[in-house]
Amino acid sequence: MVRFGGQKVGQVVAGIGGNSVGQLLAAVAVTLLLRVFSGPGPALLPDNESVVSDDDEQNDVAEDSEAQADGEVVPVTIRWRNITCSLSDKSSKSVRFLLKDVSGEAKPGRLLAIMGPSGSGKTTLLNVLAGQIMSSPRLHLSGLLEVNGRPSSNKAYKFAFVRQEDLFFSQLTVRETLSLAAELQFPEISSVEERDEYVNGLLFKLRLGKAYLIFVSCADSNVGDAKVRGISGGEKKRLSLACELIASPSVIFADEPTTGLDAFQAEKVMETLRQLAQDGHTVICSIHQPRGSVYGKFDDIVLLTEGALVYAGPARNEPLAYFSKFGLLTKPFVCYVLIMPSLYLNACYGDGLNKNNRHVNYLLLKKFMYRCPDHVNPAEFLADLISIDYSSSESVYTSQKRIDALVEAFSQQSLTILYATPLNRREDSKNFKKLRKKTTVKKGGWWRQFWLLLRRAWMQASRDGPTNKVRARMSVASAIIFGSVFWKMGRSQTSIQDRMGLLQVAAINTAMAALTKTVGVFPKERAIVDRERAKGSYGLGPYLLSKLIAEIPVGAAFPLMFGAVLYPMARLHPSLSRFGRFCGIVTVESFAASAMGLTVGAMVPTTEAAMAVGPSLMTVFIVFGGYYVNAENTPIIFRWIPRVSLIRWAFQGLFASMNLVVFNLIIRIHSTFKQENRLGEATNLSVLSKALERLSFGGSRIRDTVMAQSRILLFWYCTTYLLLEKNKPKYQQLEPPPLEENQPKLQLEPLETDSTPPLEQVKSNQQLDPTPPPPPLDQVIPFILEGL
Ligand SMILES: Nc1ncnc2c1ncn2[C@@H]1O[C@H](COP(=O)(O)OP(=O)(O)OP(=O)(O)O)[C@@H](O)[C@H]1O
Repeated sequence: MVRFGGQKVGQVVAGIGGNSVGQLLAAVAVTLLLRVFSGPGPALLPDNESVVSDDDEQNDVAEDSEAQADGEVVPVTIRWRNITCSLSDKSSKSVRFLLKDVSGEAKPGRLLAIMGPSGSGKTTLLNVLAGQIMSSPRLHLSGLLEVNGRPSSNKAYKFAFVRQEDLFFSQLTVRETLSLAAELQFPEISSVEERDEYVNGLLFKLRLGKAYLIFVSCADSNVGDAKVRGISGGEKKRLSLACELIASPSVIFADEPTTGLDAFQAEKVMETLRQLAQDGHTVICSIHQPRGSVYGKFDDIVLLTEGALVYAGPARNEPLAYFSKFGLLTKPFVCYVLIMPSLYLNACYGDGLNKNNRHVNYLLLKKFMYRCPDHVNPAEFLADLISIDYSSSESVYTSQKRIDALVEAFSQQSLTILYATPLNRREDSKNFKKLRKKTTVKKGGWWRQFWLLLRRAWMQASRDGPTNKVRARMSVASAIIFGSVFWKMGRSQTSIQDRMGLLQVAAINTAMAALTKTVGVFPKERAIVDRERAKGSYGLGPYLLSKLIAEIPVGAAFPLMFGAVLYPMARLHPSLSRFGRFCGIVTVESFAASAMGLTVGAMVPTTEAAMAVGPSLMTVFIVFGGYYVNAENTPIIFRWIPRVSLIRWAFQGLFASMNLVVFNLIIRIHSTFKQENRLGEATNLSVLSKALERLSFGGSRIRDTVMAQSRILLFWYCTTYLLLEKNKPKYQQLEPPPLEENQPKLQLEPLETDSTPPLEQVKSNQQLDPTPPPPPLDQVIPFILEGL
């Protein structure tokens, strides 16, 4: 009993009320007061939250922590209604619809395939569902998305998105790639044993580990790239899946996972996806034209043509049965005069029919009945049925009519008749609560991220043999070429120009080599980093710092090689300290040029664009590099450029390191002239010194150069940081459809309130009977096909 000022509430109420009616009123008042102070009860909660009691909540928390521990997947049902995606063209003032009023659903434990001809909108729909449509002012996106029965977005659940292009750090092995991804995304994995066990489990699950193939295992092979062959395309795709599975996503989106793979690899990948669906994930993939055995793995399909829905529902025989209803009933003459004899022949002679007859048979069945003949891949049949035939103007007209009619026919249907196994509201409500807890991303600390990324950057930089070999060869080759041109320079007056030319060439060559290497590699790496950052694996700060530090030893090796070959060949000052300064200056310059390359790579979208922009920008710094123009003679607006030109600072530093030699030279020339009494006709020491001053290098120190190059390096790194932050992918938001469209044309079945079997039971049912119960086809309304 609640205590109230030392007395029991009942006694207080009795005291206040006096008689029984008064007591009753007082009791009601106290109850209301208690309710107000103790927060909203079930009646005050929103409708859809009221169904789960406190006990359930406690059970949920307990279940949830267990689920977290064993990596269990929270079941997610996604429903989408009236998804419309349009692209406006300002110049022609036209609007093109990429998706038109598309509705459907994807369920846990089932593999949904989005199929359709090329350009039908498969990838667009997949991106919309995953919330991955790139933001554009020309694009308009509307529709409703429900997650476990509640309006929501993709942020409500954990999802994996496997893109068409598999991007990895090429020098890491499969195991290292997974291991690092696990450490970055799973900070709670502390011990090496725990991590290895987790990674081995994933390798086994995705058929990448030894446990699956005893003799052939790719777990310890390098991922590879275009330069050095690594694992196969199918293995790369499965590695992408494995990396995405680390976060225990509820939903897996895969964009054309079989593209570019041979039939065997494609089947293996699809088998993996089916297995993941059977493990409780909701799997949605877009696929172009699967082979028959792959088609047999789908549980549900969505057929799209020109952005519109032609069919959405269970896969396998259901779509074939659905389409066979059309055509047959509309043309009795065609049916009885043309089709039936053909079918009769087929039935009587079956395998005995020759190839031509079978082809005629196929055409008849396909054209007039929309019935998939025996021994024909259903996926091919469906693709033909919903594709426009461009072979002649007549066939374009006919096929367009057929498609329009099929689209119209499906829009008249209710998805209720096509979808099976609904989840109930109670289950959904529970799962929604679990999701809210599971979607919080845990990131490791700054230093942890830094060390992991440093390890990865070091492995990538140090193991990239082919790139490093090419860079080494180029450094030595260019040093030999310049060394031959400036071979053993003399100490005459004319050699001053040669020496200055050599120093300028050394500065330009070093900067260009570092810049082109970086702009050639960074845009691709940036795509990987963008993807990983989108998952919340790490921050930009640790990434950029780890990259800078990891690349110091490898990056320093090439300017050192260049200097080591060029210096003696050109017979620069034969002293170890001067040689050290020469190498130090070109090395620091090379780091600054790499940093500039990062900025260019972060600024433009592709490697090709970076290759065009980088050298052009460097040319400006070369022009203001201290040798070609004197900044004082240029328009005032350009006078700041030499101060930020890394070429100019390198040239100045190299000049300073050789300064004494040049001065010695000047003094010797001066004394020679003096001896020969030609001082008047030549020059004097102060004039020569002034000439040096005019190059702005008089009195310059190497320390100034190093400080300036460090500032330039820092500037480019900060700019890269800001650009990467600013250019990170932005996704288009789904807007609610206009009010009149809010009521979907395709009615999805309402969620049931009675109890339905839990996921385990659904899974076991699927294993026993992989085909869901067929929809009552007599409910499908036949239509007249005008196109025939
Ligand atoms: N951002 C965009 N700008 C212009 N057109 C676009 C854009 N996105 C998609 N489209 C167009 O929308 C249509 C559908 O594209 P989508 O990539 O979804 O087709 P798809 O069915 O996946 O094709 P495929 O099987 O060839 O990959 C195409 O005609 C495509 O050119």
